[in-house]
Parts: sequence; structure tokens; C-alpha cells
Amino acid sequence: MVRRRAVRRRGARRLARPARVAPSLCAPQRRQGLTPPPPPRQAGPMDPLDRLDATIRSRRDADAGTSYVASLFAKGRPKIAQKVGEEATETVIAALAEPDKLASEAADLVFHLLVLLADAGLSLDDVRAELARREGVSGHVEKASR
Ligand SMILES: N=c1c2ncn([C@@H]3O[C@H](COP(=O)(O)OP(=O)(O)OP(=O)(O)O)[C@@H](O)[C@H]3O)c2ncn1[C@@H]1O[C@H](COP(=O)(O)O)[C@@H](O)[C@H]1O
Repeated sequence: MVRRRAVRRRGARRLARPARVAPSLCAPQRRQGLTPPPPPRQAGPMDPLDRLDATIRSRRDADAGTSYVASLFAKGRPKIAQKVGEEATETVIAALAEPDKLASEAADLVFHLLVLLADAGLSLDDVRAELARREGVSGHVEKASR
């Protein structure tokens, strides 16, 4: 009887302890990328991209003499689209020849792309929604289903 109670107590202690996974099982899993990714960073007013997107849309009726974004809107969509093309080319050149300039060129590209989206009445949220819709579907799988 005394022995059975001791066994029961040991069992309860074992249940109360958090489950441990041997480190030898964890490490290879992490290396193979099988552990879940960290939670996504929350977008919102503190995100520089969201702030930029809002600033760009707020320039729609601004003075083209004082606002570069307003001057782009005033020139029209073909000119904005041309700027996106130029910045994309500069980004590609940086990636291949001047990697230290890649982040800066990518910022120019994203900035002009946001202006183009705004001119077409779209925002970063529309791009987010499209990317969310695609989430988890491999490009290979999507292509094969066409
Ligand atoms: N992030 C940017 C940003 N990135 C790049 N640029 C401008 O984009 C322009 C690109 O220069 P280019 O020589 O390629 O183009 P360009 O001078 O128009 O020459 P052309 O194509 O006309 O020949 C430069 O004037 C850069 O300063 C930007 N201008 C503004 N912003 C952001 O937009 C906000 C609003 O800007 P304003 O509308 O000017 O108040 C700013 O507070 C910034 O946060």
C-alpha cells in the first residue's frame, strides 16, 4: 500500500514536469528548417513602410513644387511607371555589380512602386492581401496547376 502510494506520487511528479525533448532530436530538426518560423512582425502605424504608404497617399493634392511625390502624380502614370522601371534596373545592376548599394536601390524601387500603386488607387494593404492569399503555396505547385 505504502509502496503503491509512493509510485503514484512519483507518477504525479513526472506529469507535473514539462516534457523534455532530447537536444539530439531538436538540433537536426532546426537545421532542416522543420521548426515553426517566428511569428510575423505586426504591420501598423509604427512600420516605416505603412507610414510611407500613408504619406504618399496624403500627397495626392499637395503642391508639386514642394512635394516630390505630388510632382510624380502630376506627371502621370506613364512617367511613374517609367521611374519604377528605371529603379528596377538600378536595383538589378546593384545586385550584380555593387551589392553595397542594393538596399538603397531597393528602397528607391519600393518607394516608386508605392507611388505607382497609389496612383492606381491601390495601397500596400492590397499587396499584403495578395501575398497572404498566396501564402503556403509553392511557386512550383502554383505553376503546375495553371
Ligand atoms: N522615400 C522617399 C524617396 N526615395 C527616393 N526619393 C526621391 O526620388 C527621386 C529619384 O531621383 P531620380 O534622379 O531617380 O529622379 P528625378 O530626379 O525625378 O529625375 P528624372 O527621372 O525626372 O529625370 C529623388 O528626388 C529622391 O529624393 C524619395 N522621395 C521621397 N521619399 C519619401 O516620401 C515622403 C514624401 O516626400 P515629398 O512628397 O517630397 O514630401 C518623404 O518624406 C520620404 O519619406
